[in-house]
Amino acid sequence: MTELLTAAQMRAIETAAIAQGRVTGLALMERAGQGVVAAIFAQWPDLAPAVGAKRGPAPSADASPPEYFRQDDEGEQRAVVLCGPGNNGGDGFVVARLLKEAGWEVDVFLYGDAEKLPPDARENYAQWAALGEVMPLSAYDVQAQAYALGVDALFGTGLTRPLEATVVEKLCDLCTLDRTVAIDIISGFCADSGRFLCEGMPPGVGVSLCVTFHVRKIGHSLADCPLAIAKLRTVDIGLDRRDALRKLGFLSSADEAREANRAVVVRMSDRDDMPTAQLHGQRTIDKAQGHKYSHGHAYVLSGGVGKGGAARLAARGALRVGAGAVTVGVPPAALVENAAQLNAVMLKMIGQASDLSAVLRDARINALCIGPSFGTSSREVRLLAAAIDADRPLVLDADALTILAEHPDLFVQLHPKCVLTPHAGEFGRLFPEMAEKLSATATQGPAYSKVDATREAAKLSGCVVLFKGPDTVIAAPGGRCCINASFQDRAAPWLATAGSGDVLAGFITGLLARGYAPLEAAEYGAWLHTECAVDFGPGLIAEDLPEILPRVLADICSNK
Ligand SMILES: NC(=O)C1=CN([C@@H]2O[C@H](COP(=O)(O)OP(=O)(O)OC[C@H]3O[C@@H](n4cnc5c(N)ncnc54)[C@H](OP(=O)(O)O)[C@@H]3O)[C@@H](O)[C@H]2O)[C@@H](O)CC1
Ligand SMILES: Nc1ncnc2c1ncn2[C@@H]1O[C@H](COP(=O)(O)OP(=O)(O)O)[C@@H](O)[C@H]1O
Ligand SMILES: [K+]
Repeated sequence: MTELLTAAQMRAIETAAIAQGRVTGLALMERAGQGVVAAIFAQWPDLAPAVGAKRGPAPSADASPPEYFRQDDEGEQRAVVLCGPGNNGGDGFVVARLLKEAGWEVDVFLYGDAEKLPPDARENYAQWAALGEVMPLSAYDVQAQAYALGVDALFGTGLTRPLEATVVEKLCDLCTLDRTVAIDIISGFCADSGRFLCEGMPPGVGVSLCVTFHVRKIGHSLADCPLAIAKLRTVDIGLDRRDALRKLGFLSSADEAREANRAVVVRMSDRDDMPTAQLHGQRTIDKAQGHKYSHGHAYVLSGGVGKGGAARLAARGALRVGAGAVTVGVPPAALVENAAQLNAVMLKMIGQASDLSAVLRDARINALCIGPSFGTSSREVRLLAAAIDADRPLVLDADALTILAEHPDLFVQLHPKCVLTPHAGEFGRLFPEMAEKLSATATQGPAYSKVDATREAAKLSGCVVLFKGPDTVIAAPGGRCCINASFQDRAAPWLATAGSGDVLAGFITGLLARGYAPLEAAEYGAWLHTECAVDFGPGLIAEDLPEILPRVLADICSNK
């Protein structure tokens, strides 16, 4: 499990570690700088000092090697480091010094007044000043030198307001270099929301590498920020996660406090979270009986004539993810059309709400999916009401979300077994207040984030909300929250293809049928959905997602 932190949580952990006497702020800054330099050389081995040349100091997090070597005078490379007025700037001075000691030519520019730097940054400024010049940021000209490397140490987690236009201009100039490194986060982005403070991300902002400390911040996986980072690395600076969290009251042995911790810390879905044994088939509703219904029976309600494709995609997804049986419920006129296209998925005529209520007398039907191409007429409204009333695990997507937005009387009936899966448009219709806050210009840090919006939506609706996008956020009413991030190594922009959301709804429904709790089902479903897309690659269409799933499941199980 990867925990993501807000800037305030990170600051509190640092403060707790210093207060406990475990480390000094200066030592943390040194480790941070060392970690950045080590990450630079790991990313671009050709920039690492040549073996066989004179030895330089070892920029590693502990006192021992790996050692880096001075370059030959002829082979000197030049880096530029832009430092800001806070501790991020302090990290920049450490990086400048370590690069210089490793044989680089380094130009350092400072935004702000050196006298006003916080103490640790001031100390590292002084150490650098003994080695080289510090010029004002206004003097920085990207074309003045052939820089092999640019380092952004202007602002980190302490950003409170938008950058001045001249700073944005210098940052964009820096980003034109082939190799750019942001320390902790790209300057201008809010570490809690991933949003560029002010009018949005300027088109020229983007770095090759971002090196953050201890753990990722929430903003690294949300909104525009991850799009502007080609590679993200996290370096250990020796902070003890568990002790620090306990000190903060986020963690204790008491169940209650553990729950509170879960409600405070945002997680990022990763492979380690996946219950692979269960996904592979061992989790059943009733392990004593191995027949198909012990793996659950999911129902997907379909739209009318010519509108069944989306429901069929969802049904196929539910079946592939392991539901023992899946039935598509269709209005009478669409029976023949669907019969011609379904085999393993079963078919049932569901004309009116009373038909659904009758079907649901069968207690083995333990998960429902309503929404994909469902329709929004009065018949569908009544069917949706009957489904909510049945108090079964229920995925609500697409048209079902439109109905909910138009029928507050149904919205208030939502219960904790429901999972809502809106994309941004649907989210805006269902939760206009939160969507408005999210789209308002971010003028202050920490800015309102997709995590804030999804948590508020979950609390308001009283059920799990999965807010789709490359940064899918999943939240439960109590505050538990995780992000399924599809960026960098997991980028899959080809998931933006018609019907892929229907398959996701099907995956979640199938997992519900298999007995997973709503939050787990949404989290695992979203993670598997992205994995399928990453595995398949470009050219993917929605039909491919369920078909690639067995390979993905086999792969995760074999890698455990
Ligand atoms: N936490 C840890 O464990 C570790 C943290 N480390 C490093 O410290 C970094 C955080 O340092 P930080 O808190 O000093 O914040 P940072 O972003 O450098 O600047 C804040 C300053 O900028 C100012 N300011 C804000 N916005 C502004 C604007 N738009 N335009 C102009 N000014 C603006 C703000 O002033 P104010 O808002 O008070 O006016 C304040 O003076 C972190 O990212 C990491 O790199 C590591 O060393 C290792 C361990
Ligand atoms: N750029 C992207 N990168 C990764 N995943 C994406 C991207 N765009 C969309 N997705 C995912 O693709 C799916 C699209 O769902 P949705 O918008 O409901 O489409 P549809 O209604 O056509 O099925 C969602 O799971 C969403 O998270
Ligand atoms: K930075």
